[in-house]
Amino acid sequence: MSTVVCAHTSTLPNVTLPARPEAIALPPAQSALIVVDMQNAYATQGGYLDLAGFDVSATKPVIAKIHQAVTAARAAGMQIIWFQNGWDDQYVEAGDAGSPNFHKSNALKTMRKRPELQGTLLSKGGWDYALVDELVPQEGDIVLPKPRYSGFFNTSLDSMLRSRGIRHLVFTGIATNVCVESTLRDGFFLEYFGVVLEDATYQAGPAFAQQAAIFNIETFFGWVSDTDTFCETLKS
Ligand SMILES: C/C(=C/NC(N)=O)C(=O)O
Repeated sequence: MSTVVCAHTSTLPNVTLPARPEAIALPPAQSALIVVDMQNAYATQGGYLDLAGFDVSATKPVIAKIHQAVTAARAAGMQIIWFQNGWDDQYVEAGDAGSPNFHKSNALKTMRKRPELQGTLLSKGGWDYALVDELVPQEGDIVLPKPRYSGFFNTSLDSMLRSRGIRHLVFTGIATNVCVESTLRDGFFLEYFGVVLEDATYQAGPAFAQQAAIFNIETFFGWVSDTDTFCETLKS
């Protein structure tokens, strides 16, 4: 089995993560663990996705896997970055009818359908916007709000990464087929090496959405591994 060795890592200690379609170099000092949108909105019953009709009943094991990955990454000295998706409580940042986001965001659509929810979904400062109780950022972590699906759009992610010399991104979070895949794809175009920990992600929609996102990442945009392999690799 071949390994992808990146030109900029060839002089660094050799940390290689077993992955599909092949192993990939993962030097901890040049890598970040990205936790995408582990908010009540996406992972807790009564949150936005649940209210919009998506099944979030199987997210508890994903939360546990993310906790495990974060703990291992932190011990290895890897930068942890937490995203929170959402907008101001007046939804100015969400865009008005001139924005596709206004028309496609299921959170905004759900609130238009159910006016009693107005102001609650993905609104900064509210329960729905907050990270789940089990996942708590620590000192040294970076917490970034983001207003659209991609974590690179209208955020300081790229400059935060470049100023730290980070070129390798390990992705966890929800939803695999929306914000995880969008951010990993944008990273690909910006020359970042993206790996997703499959069992530390969950889809919005049917199981085939997860399978399709993983297929796209493995085949076209990056690499796929799992949490135990990631933790074992960092430990060794
Ligand atoms: C459907 C959806 C996904 N968000 C995400 N964090 O992947 C949304 O925000 O509406």
